[in-house]
Amino acid sequence: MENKTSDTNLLQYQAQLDEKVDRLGSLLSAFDATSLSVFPSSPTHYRMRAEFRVWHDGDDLFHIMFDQQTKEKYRVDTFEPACEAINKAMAALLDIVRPSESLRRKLFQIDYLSALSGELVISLLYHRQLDSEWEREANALRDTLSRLFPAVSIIGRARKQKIIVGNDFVIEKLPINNREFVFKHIENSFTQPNAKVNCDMIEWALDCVKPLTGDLLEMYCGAGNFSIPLAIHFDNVIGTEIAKPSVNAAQYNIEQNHLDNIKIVRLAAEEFTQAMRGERTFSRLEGIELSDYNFTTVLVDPPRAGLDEDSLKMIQDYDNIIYISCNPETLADNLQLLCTTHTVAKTALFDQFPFTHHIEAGVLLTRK
Ligand SMILES: C[S@@+](CC[C@H](N)C(=O)[O-])C[C@H]1O[C@@H](n2cnc3c(N)ncnc32)[C@H](O)[C@@H]1O
Repeated sequence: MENKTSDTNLLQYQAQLDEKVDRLGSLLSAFDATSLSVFPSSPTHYRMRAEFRVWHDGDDLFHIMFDQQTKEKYRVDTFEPACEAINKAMAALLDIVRPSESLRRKLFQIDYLSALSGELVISLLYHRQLDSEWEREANALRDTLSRLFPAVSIIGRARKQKIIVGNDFVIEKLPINNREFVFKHIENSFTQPNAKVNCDMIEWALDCVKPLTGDLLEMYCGAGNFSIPLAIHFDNVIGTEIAKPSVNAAQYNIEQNHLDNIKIVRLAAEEFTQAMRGERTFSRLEGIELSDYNFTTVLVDPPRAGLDEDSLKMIQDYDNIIYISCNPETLADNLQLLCTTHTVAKTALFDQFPFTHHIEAGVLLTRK
């Protein structure tokens, strides 16, 4: 692996970031947004997850990827965007898998999930059912790799089969404004891929809420990535999220961070909006009296499609809206309506996805 980032690489990175700043700046200028805060990424070793296909050549095998333009496969021995732990694991893993018929046979994909803590989960995906021989070999693989990493787990996946050797999660420790927050990140669930830029996003959101009081509602909260650090600032927090594993991880994260003012509810945004409007009741909201809350602020971090129409109208009821977006087009679409009642107070570009055209944006809106 190259340790030094080449000057060309840095220049390419900066040119692409400049283009993103221009693109987002001009999208947001339609909403009277003034200065855009920009949070660059490190140009190397920024990703905490990486997925590779596997190429077999006789008894040998390699990680491969596909060129997006030509669709041609190419061999990948090290992967500069991935964190150091993943790079270290790539070579070590194949050295053990290569001579093991059981680990190697019909292996078609390898997924890595890591954390700033150096913990690692490696998922091995197969086109065949896994047996006790595989499990024995996977345990031996884990033992060997455990000498290299603070914690390592192996997951075997095949049709209707998932064998966990160790855990199906890593424990992440994020430094946020000089305090460490602990997060369980589950394999195959959503987590922000770029840990350092994620810390910038959370600190930016904390800066937005500095002058605010009352209670916070977070929709699309995942494992509590924003709700947990932001709970320090608010009286009470309610987070809503659709995916069960993320909700379970969020409950664990609340406990581990010793917080007692957050409740996480497994509801789709659309369902929560119906509950807020008194149109439907949900047993999953039992024990939570929504009308007792003094919600002054809402944070939304929706998938690429943005907010549904009803949720969008519902969040207009709050004085302060923090909108985190991974798709500037749907963000701009949603801002059309939000800006009829709110003013854009702050905007930010977080370079979660260097060397791609993807933009992660943050907008703080305050009531007119
Ligand atoms: C972009 S992620 C953000 C998660 C979290 N804020 C974070 O930073 O890790 C979007 C989240 O929305 C959840 N989600 C997707 N559709 C949803 C819906 N209709 N209602 C509620 N949550 C949804 C996904 O499971 C995912 O966790």
